[in-house]
Amino acid sequence: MIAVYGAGGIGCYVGGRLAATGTPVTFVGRPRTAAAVAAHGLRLTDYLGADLRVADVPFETTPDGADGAELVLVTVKSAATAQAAEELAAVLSPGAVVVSFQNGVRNAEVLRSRLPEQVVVAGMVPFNVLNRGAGVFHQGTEGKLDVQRDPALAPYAGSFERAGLPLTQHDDILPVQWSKLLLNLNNPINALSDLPLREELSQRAYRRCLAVAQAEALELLAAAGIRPARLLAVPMERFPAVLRLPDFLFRRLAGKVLAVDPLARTSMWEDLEAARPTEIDYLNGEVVRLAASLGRTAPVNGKLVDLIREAETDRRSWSGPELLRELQR
Ligand SMILES: NC(=O)C1=CN([C@@H]2O[C@H](COP(=O)(O)OP(=O)(O)OC[C@H]3O[C@@H](n4cnc5c(N)ncnc54)[C@H](OP(=O)(O)O)[C@@H]3O)[C@@H](O)[C@H]2O)C=CC1
Ligand SMILES: CC(C)(CO)C(=O)C(=O)O
Repeated sequence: MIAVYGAGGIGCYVGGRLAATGTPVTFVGRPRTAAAVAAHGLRLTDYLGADLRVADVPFETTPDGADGAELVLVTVKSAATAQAAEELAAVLSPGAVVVSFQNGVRNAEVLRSRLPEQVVVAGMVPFNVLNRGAGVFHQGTEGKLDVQRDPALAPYAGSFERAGLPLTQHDDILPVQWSKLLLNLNNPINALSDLPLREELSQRAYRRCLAVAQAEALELLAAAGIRPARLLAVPMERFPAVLRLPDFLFRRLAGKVLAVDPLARTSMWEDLEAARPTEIDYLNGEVVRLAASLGRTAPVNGKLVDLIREAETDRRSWSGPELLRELQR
């Protein structure tokens, strides 16, 4: 049996895709999600017009839901990883395989430290999922699933393949995770803009905010000897220059970036909207930590951390020029 641990946006979507093609999946999550799924079933839609309904979804709201699972997909937000690991340690058998499908670069490490008898594998989800309520989860951008290469995943590869979410296995997932983190530096900018991703990224001033945050991170990564993996057509090192292009040139050269679903927003926007703590410490905060480890500072990413901290208690929306001024002060 496969268990999804932390069944929210990513967990319900990925687990739902597996369940829809006949793989036994148990979802472990919160009563509010359980209630929505019990009332409406699970419905999975995507940017290409797919519309899947999954009936009879086993949804548990206590850790024993993962009891006996051979494979666990961890999809809680980063701040909840340590707690999830403690709970899983109490119910999983030795040798169970645990995959972190979370953003950030240190969740697998946190899981591994508390699950020494299990096989913990780092993964990455490149696409966006929006929880639209009433059991509907919408994939808004393209992509499959990335994981660290590990023989323990072999028995499950076929299930992911059948679900239409094949696992791309990497010899070293860390450069892939850092590249995803570079993209996630946009999460606070998107959340502060209060706009869908497409609208936000259509505006040069917001893109310039992301460019300065990425340029800062790229310099630090180079100093630390970490070479981010190429995830899209353009190498990560060239992203800031592309983001700074005037709107008409950006549309012409990077139009694919704007081909995202008009509904898509970042998970950080969803957190602010639901008044939940965000993952800012594990995204832009990770850049600040990297800088400190090199005896340097990361003022732009540090400022984004501060602005999100403020927004967690006192929310307001920022125009692009206003945010850019704030980041360049
Ligand atoms: N949404 C997206 O588009 C994308 C998200 N990601 C990453 O995937 C990860 C998951 O994100 P997302 O799915 O959006 O997050 P969600 O908040 O939608 O889902 C996580 C769910 O897990 C629940 N949860 C937390 N702790 C536990 C626990 N101990 N036991 C059971 N349930 C628990 C949460 O409840 P509660 O809120 O009450 O804590 C929440 O319902 C994050 O790292 C995110 O950055 C990656 C790519 C895209
Ligand atoms: C896919 C992406 C970059 C944007 O939705 C994301 O990872 C998130 O929202 O956290």
